[in-house]
Amino acid sequence: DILQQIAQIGLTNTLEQNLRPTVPKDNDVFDFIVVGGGTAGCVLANRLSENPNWSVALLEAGGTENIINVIPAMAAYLQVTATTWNFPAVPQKDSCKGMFNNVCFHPRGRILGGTSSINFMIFIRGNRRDFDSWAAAGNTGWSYDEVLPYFRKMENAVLDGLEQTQYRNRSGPLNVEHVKYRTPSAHAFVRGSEEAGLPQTDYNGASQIGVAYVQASTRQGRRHSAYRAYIEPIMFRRKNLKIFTYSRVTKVLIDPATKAAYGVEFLYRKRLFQFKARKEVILSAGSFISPQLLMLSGIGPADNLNRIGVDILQELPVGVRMYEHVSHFGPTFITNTSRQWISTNLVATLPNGLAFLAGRPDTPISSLAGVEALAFLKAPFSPLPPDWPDVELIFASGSLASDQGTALKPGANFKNEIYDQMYRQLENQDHYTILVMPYHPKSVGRLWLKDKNPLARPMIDPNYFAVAEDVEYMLHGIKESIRIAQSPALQKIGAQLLRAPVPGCESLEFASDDYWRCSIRTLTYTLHHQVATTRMGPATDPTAVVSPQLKVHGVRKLRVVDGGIIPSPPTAHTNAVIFMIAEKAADMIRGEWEEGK
Ligand SMILES: Cc1cc2nc3c(=O)[nH]c(=O)nc-3n(C[C@H](O)[C@H](O)[C@H](O)COP(=O)(O)OP(=O)(O)OC[C@H]3O[C@@H](n4cnc5c(N)ncnc54)[C@H](O)[C@@H]3O)c2cc1C
Repeated sequence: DILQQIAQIGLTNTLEQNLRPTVPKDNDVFDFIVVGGGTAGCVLANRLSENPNWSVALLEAGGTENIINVIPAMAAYLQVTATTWNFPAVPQKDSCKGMFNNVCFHPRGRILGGTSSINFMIFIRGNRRDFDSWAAAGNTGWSYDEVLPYFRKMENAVLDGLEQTQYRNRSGPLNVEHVKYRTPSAHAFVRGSEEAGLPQTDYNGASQIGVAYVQASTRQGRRHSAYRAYIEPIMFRRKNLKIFTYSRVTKVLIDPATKAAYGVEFLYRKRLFQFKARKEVILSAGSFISPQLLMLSGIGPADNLNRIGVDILQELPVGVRMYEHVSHFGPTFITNTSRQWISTNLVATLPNGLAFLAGRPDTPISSLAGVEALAFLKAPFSPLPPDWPDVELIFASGSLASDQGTALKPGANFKNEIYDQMYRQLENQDHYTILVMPYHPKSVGRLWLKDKNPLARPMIDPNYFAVAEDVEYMLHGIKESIRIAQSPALQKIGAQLLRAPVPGCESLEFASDDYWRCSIRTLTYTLHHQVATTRMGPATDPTAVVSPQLKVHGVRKLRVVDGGIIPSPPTAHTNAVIFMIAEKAADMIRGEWEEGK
């Protein structure tokens, strides 16, 4: 049994589970029950248990991190381990054509730290206008000026002087730093973007438009997840915080007469337990499983609940809307540098390993799996104001060939012919890839349940490019990355577009607009920022599931605090935004209960 456990959950977790497990007691009572120890759940567990008079239970379906989680260069491998949930989406008609069965994979962290323990650690907050538009839609309290204090509260920014502004902070739990190791092509990309007209910027400061070296949620070159930042420092210090790993919540218990949540049901070591909550149940199981738990508990759209045979307690549009930042994996450019890109063969050397273990933050092992710089662009045809970027370019010093097809390729479900015909030839060739990510897609996906088995995966239809305009923003980003590649700085390293036609697009003139449109629908690469499945909005908003206080409409003592509440895709990757949401939620909850409302 122990050998089997080691194989499945690793040595740290096996020891933890056998030597000092926190075994649940059936019908135990807590003030707050937080479901899901991910980005948001870790923040909430920490902040709520700061009040010594409150008892807090944090229930997490996975275990704790081990060494692989802290190594930034290994990020791509974390999508294919037991610490990850894999949610296959339904086959797509007009996208994901480069994936087996047209299915794009949707991984999530299944571990204390959640997706912050497996993500790419890119730290980006979003644009002032994102939050001002949330507030303008009736979400009182969520304007930029009102959320900025929480962005500041969460971070300890160590950014070569950039942090000395009113936007940044040096005393929060989560470390934010520049990556100390940079390839020559990353320097050339930043210089080349400047030559192409983009100013250097702190994209988490006053203005986003421009180019910048990536800011990372790492500390001294190691991943700094929500677990490391918010839980590890207090884990065994606060008697009022109990953390239950390998505990999978299956349902929220709600009194049908009062519509008040009073606990949860969960599985631990194949046995069903119940915990009761005196004050609140808070769902932080992420934008796929929080909606699933709501629906299993009778809160959701009538058509779906009727179909799966769950009694309706509160009809709400759970899962009816889902937005995502999907990107195009490319274009890829070959350079004339030699052995200076992020490839596992070059990174995983004994000297690098020893230096990393000795605490050095400046080896390629601390690279965010090749992500080194970001550029923020305006599309000329965009109706949005000039200071609100439309497209992000993500500079990565590598491609699917970085790990010889062993991690990114299976992680995203790419077909063999994509790898064989485009990337295999690059295994010993320096190159870089620009991932192009439009910020404000109009296509709307959906999440639903096909049955009421709590252990089944929810169904996900991302519905990418249902609105064809989304493709045009991507096309603009692709053309801009080709223009930037013509800059003197990138020409100095011989940047040249990889001329390997995308399988399925060979009949189109290479690099014509239609060729790229075909490529966009083939190399469809999700960046895993699914939002709005439990959308925030006032009671008058028919698309809203939770209120601006993140309380489930029509239900008492139940909140959702995670990425699912984000009403529309931010001008950011989602992790930092979710840290902020949880910090603000903790303050709202404390404000309400400490004032005895
Ligand atoms: C591969 C990948 C790369 C990414 N890269 C970046 C990046 O570089 N920068 C960035 O900003 N964002 C990135 N993101 C997105 C970002 O990390 C997530 O949006 C964010 O971490 C989600 O936070 P959350 O709190 O909503 O959910 P999660 O962090 O996913 O937390 C949910 C938690 O709930 C647990 N859980 C689920 N169901 C149950 C249940 N029934 N019972 C108990 N526990 C349960 C899960 O195991 C998990 O720990 C990436 C995402 C992925 C998948």
